[in-house]
Amino acid sequence: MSEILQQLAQVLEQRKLEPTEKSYVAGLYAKGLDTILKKIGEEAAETIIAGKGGDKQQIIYETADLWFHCMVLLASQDLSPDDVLAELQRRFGLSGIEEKSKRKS
Ligand SMILES: N=c1c2ncn([C@@H]3O[C@H](COP(=O)(O)OP(=O)(O)OP(=O)(O)O)[C@@H](O)[C@H]3O)c2ncn1[C@@H]1O[C@H](COP(=O)(O)O)[C@@H](O)[C@H]1O
Repeated sequence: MSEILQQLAQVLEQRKLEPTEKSYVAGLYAKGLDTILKKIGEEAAETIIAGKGGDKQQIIYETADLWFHCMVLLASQDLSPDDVLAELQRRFGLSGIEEKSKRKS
């Protein structure tokens, strides 16, 4: 896993064990799943808007917000980015069209 994903995942786990008042992540955990999911919805919408706008820096910024909040969701469900990376690895080389036809048969 990329080093920053690993480091961030460790901090997200740490915030579950030792929540601090000044932690944004601990605040999200405390507010609960619906708040985390709402943030993902907002960040996804902002990523769409950035994509339409075509400003590369804005696309990077909003995608980072989206990935970050998805990582908070994973951590809240005791999942790790490794779980998602393993799924991408499993799919690697399998065409989306082929995969869909297997699901339907
Ligand atoms: N990568 C991030 C990160 N990306 C985005 N954000 C926060 O996510 C929020 C994004 O919300 P918005 O863009 O909607 O901005 P906003 O309107 O200010 O937010 P809200 O009031 O709606 O929540 C902002 O408060 C950002 O600061 C992040 N907060 C934390 N991290 C990482 O998580 C670590 C732990 O953070 P704390 O738990 O706060 O110490 C940090 O060291 C960072 O590595």
